[in-house]
Amino acid sequence: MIYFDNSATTKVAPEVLQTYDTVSQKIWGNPSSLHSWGENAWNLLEQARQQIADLFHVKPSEIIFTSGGSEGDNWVIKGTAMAKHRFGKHIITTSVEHAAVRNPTQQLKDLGFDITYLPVDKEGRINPADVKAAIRPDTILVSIMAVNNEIGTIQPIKEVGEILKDYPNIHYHVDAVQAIGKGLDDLVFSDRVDFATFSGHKFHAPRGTGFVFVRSGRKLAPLVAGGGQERTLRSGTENTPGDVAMARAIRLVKENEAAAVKREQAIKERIYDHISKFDHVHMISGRDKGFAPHILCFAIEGVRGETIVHAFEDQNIFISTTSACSSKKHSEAGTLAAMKVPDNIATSAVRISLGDQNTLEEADQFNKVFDQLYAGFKKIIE
Ligand SMILES: Cc1ncc(COP(=O)(O)O)c(C=O)c1O
Repeated sequence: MIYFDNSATTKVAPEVLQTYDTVSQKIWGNPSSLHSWGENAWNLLEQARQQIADLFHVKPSEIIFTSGGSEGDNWVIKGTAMAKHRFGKHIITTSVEHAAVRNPTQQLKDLGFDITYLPVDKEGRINPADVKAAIRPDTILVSIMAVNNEIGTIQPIKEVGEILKDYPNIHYHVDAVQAIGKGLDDLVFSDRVDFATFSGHKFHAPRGTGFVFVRSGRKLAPLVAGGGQERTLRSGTENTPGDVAMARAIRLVKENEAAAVKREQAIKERIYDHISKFDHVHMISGRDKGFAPHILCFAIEGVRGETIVHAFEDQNIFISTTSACSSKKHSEAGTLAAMKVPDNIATSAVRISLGDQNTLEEADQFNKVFDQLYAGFKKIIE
């Protein structure tokens, strides 16, 4: 089996599962309990927070555990709206965000907020000058993803940060769900970024884990209010086994990051260079500069994306249409529509997404299967 759908989710790493299991069985107290059984769990949770903070060179108090990417994105967007609505109701985001950002902004729109969705160029990238032009006295938040989940475009996070230095009251949020372990920390944690969202299941940690980086001094209203856990910012009994396991997963990601980025880029190039030679193939992701190493989106004009996915599946190779979230609902691919990719190509688009367990041999195997399938598709197309 070749699993090329790592942007949808990843397999929990055995060491990470081991940690989860050990903590669940041995240190299962409630971290908020006053007794020593609770204190042990508290200490472990804080140790995990410290480890994560150290790996990203931030303060432990700036790491707030959540259940994943959707919660993190919703929290920063709605938490900013709740905390700052008296100062303004204008939010700037992009037309290529994941639904976890797009839909909360739509909900706020229904409540009377004004949302600017920035356009993108043909590589799916915003122009920082458009951010500057969109800023108004009532702007409270700018939310921009680091890496697009459908085609892998890296957004100009630092350049936008430079612009926002002149507007210190505006919250700056980065959806970094697809950026972890891809050599992009200097961008995600650049000095003007206030909030960054992460999701554990994208990097071999269990489902239902994640965290938000919240820069000291920045205020968000809690989305989940209750017993006051996570310094009142995110209530609910802490997921100690999940959070400790996630810290271990991050440690593994960081230990292997340089080699993984190199290998994923090499795999991507090998596939890109092979399939881009075919007449009906449209490459939608860029090959290297400005694109993440792990995502490759392409279309075979005249063949529906679903057909391509299932044809590969029959050969035991797992890829996806452009986003796992939209693929089952058959919704239009948001990013490709924003890039003005014609419909007949957008509906033929598929995504390969790599992880640190993929190999160059798998790329060769993919290319071989591609040749066979393309020969069959050609008969339908021509
Ligand atoms: C860019 C981006 N943001 C947010 C999410 C949502 O994350 P989660 O599945 O952890 O809710 C995803 C998931 O694919 C994503 O790719």
